[in-house]
Amino acid sequence: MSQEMYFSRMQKLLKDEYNAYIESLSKPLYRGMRINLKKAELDEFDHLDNPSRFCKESYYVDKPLGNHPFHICGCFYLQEPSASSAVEILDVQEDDYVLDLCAAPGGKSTQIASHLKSGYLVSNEIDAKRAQILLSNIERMGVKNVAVTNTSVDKLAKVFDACFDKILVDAPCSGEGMIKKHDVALNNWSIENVELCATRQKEILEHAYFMLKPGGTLVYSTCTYALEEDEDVVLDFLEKHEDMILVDPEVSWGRKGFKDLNVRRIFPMDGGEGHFIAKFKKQSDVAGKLPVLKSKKIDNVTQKFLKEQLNTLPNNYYIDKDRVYGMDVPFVDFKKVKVLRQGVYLGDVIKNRFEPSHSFYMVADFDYKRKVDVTLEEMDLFMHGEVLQKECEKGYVAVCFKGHPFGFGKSDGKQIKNKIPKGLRLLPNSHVNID
Ligand SMILES: C[S@@+](CC[C@H](N)C(=O)[O-])C[C@H]1O[C@@H](n2cnc3c(N)ncnc32)[C@H](O)[C@@H]1O
Repeated sequence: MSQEMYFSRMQKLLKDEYNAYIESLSKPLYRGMRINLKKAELDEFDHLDNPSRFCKESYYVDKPLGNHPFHICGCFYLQEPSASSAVEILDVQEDDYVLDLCAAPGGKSTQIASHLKSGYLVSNEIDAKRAQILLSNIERMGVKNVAVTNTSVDKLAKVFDACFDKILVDAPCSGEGMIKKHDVALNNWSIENVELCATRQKEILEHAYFMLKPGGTLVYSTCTYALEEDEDVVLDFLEKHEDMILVDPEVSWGRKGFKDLNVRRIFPMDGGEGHFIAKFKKQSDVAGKLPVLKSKKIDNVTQKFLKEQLNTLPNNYYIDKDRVYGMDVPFVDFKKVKVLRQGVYLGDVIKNRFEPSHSFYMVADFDYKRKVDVTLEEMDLFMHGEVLQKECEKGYVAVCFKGHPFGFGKSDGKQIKNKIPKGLRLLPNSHVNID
């Protein structure tokens, strides 16, 4: 009954194009990858010949690439091409302070981070399990100036009053664009759920509004086609806030929205599984102030280690018991908000020595002094936890494939002891695969 209702709504929405939509459901899924420009250059991927129209570093791919060495190194993220459209429209500048409110598993957050230099990202996810996945993707992609939080949007809004330049609300939705990928999306479809999602989306947007700076940009996106969750949410938001204006997304792909709104829609007929994107600007003039913490002083042991390992050290530190975190911008005071990680977890001071973490060796813009390059076969061995028989300078060393670190080890000069965390190693029957 619900399924019938879904299809009859789509027919009403798409009219002449309904048959094309139905045909698209039996075609293969659009798969994609987005290159992490912080870690890799476009020309390192010369075998990619099918660029997506939604963002210049996004490509269509036709096979699973999770065990590709560059994926393990964090040089690309597997992302359905149309999912890269929202951040393209957000138009992140390198010094922006950005809040991604519904961030797991991290496709859009890692895309935002790839545009930042002196800026900062708060990447939030309400669901605890999903927040851990988000954190591991943030670390693999090597994001430095970031906080990963695990809380509800109302709790964030209690701390941050009008202080973000850009906010992304990639809202939880009824997922009509996921119907082809997951049967469950169609089986679970109901009008009640569409309405429930719309109510939740409006609530999230209210909190986002509060946290946005004057002059700031808010992008609202979903992967559903329902008017109730897309255009209607936009109209409701504009009605509630006279100081918010809808701005031109300034892109040529996809299509305009319904109800004469200058938003962007992508249907499968437009080259992606489906997205809806609206861009707003805030015109009021009362700015808030981001609460920041004073940088902590690191001890001599940490200082010595960091100087031995890096050409440029982070500017700011935060210390929690023996654990040391670093980043270039000041640490933010999250008060009672649950923070999974802020800055890079550099390592721990243990009995007067510094024990680095895996994430220390994954940072996109750390310039490591001690690196060793390994072959594909050696990478496979190392990813299975093996010791590498390889000569290199004694001490901790970043282990790299084609110059890109994917972990670290401790060398005695002749062999490199494996320091890849057990949870990140490959299972015995899974292998690094370049094809
Ligand atoms: C569409 S997904 C986000 C995808 C993500 N932006 C990406 O690009 O990888 C929506 C997320 O919102 C989260 N969510 C669910 N309910 C929420 C709520 N009430 N407030 C905020 N986020 C919520 C979900 O757990 C989910 O991870």
